[in-house]
Amino acid sequence: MEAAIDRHALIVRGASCRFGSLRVLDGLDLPPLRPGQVVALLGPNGSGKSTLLKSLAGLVPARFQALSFGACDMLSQPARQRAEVLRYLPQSLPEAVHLTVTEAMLVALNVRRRTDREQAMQRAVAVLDSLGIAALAPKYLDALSGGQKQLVGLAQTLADQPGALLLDEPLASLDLNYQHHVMALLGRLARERNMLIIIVVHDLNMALRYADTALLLYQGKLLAAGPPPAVVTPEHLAHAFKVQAHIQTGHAGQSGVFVDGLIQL
Ligand SMILES: Nc1ncnc2c1ncn2[C@@H]1O[C@H](COP(=O)(O)OP(=O)(O)OP(=O)(O)O)[C@@H](O)[C@H]1O
Repeated sequence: MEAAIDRHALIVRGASCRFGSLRVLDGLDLPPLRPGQVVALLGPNGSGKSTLLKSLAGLVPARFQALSFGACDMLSQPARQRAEVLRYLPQSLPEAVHLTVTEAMLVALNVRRRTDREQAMQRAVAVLDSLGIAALAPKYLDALSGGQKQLVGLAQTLADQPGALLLDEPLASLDLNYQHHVMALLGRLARERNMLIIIVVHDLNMALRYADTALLLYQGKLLAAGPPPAVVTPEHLAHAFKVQAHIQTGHAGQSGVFVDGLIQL
């Protein structure tokens, strides 16, 4: 009997990617990832997180046994279409050009006709507002701080309706308030738009608090996957990050990772 196929999820099987003699992803299988959730992609430096996201979007030469999203076989899609459905936001944003934030949003929304402009403006304002950066609209990109640029990059990615968002460390330059704001917003967007959001985060506490599912990569393979508390465990942290750690749950029910010591390499 044929195994049941999950027609709504992102299916990734046998992902492999190498750069020269370096095998970065080695036949990686992921569990089916359903839309409507935030998936935290975790792992030590160099474990292949960015390469996995870029591979999904077709931005690096990678091979898959299967890559589909819902009923759509992504491997048979033209590159541009695949990158639009599986939308990657890079870790380092391109150098800011001399455009205002509003202009940059209209570029992202691909506004070509004057008649589309009004609607696009409303959408741009709504997205900037949801990220709490409406005041940046008239400012020039090349005059923004690193964190502000990161938020504008995120706003551009959120402006239209990709099937899945692949966000590479979008919290890296953000202050504490914005880190929590963005994670809460991503959770809401995932549910409201029934979108799959995969996000690389180094802060395991963010994953514990906001993600629905966690994936832990180690040396190009999947070490653990599931609900964050089942993935962020002392055993997995020792194996992947070489730290002795314990997980503590506070009065409000929030769990946090406490590192007690380093394991000698
Ligand atoms: N274009 C490239 N050419 C050669 N090697 C690469 C390239 N991109 C990535 N690598 C190598 O692949 C490995 C995985 O890199 P990747 O950026 O996917 O890791 P990561 O888990 O995202 O790391 P980090 O947490 O440090 O951002 C690293 O050893 C890196 O040096």
